[in-house]
Amino acid sequence: MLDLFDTPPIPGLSTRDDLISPAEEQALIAGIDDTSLSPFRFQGWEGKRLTASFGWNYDFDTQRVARAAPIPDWLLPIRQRMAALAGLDPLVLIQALLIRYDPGAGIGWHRDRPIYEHVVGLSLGARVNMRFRRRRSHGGFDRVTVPLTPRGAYHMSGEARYDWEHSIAEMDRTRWSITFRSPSSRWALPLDPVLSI
Ligand SMILES: O=C(O)CCC(=O)C(=O)O
Ligand SMILES: [Fe+2]
Repeated sequence: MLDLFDTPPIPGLSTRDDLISPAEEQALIAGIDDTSLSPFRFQGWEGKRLTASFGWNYDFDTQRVARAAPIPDWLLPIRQRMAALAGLDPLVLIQALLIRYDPGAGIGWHRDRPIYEHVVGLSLGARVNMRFRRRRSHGGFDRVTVPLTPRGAYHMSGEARYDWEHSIAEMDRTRWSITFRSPSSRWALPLDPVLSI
């Protein structure tokens, strides 16, 4: 039984606590820490969070999308569970993004790139709030705060993903996240980056 919000705080956003066990969380954290991560780069600027992309990568420096190394085997079981949570075929989740936020790192206000459609994330380590905001036509913002519990997952699509921006404030304890994304139907990204090479 999914404990999705009865009434989502924003249409298109759902969360689920305890998708994985504490032992699975530790194994995934070890997997992320064993991966070569690099500081997120945005048009010459370097962010404090450390990232690695698999399947596909959107390069914020060159503003181009490119193939990345295939999604590693150790991520496939969790991709399967996160796809089921979102009601998706695991194969449509063509991108995996690993992030480590050390103390002082966060993520500023943004919408995910339009080349992607569904966004399914898993939160590991520190508990944080994901903040959402949407500009009102007459000034100011509508704002919603959604707690992300360790080992919990979220699914963003539709209004939550396209009409609202999200961000995570700088934190004082380490948090890791794993995000899977599907390609937008407006872009012709092959579903399987390995087979289609
Ligand atoms: O760490 C997270 O859960 C969110 C990451 C995020 O919003 C992004 O990479 O676009
Ligand atoms: Fe995002």
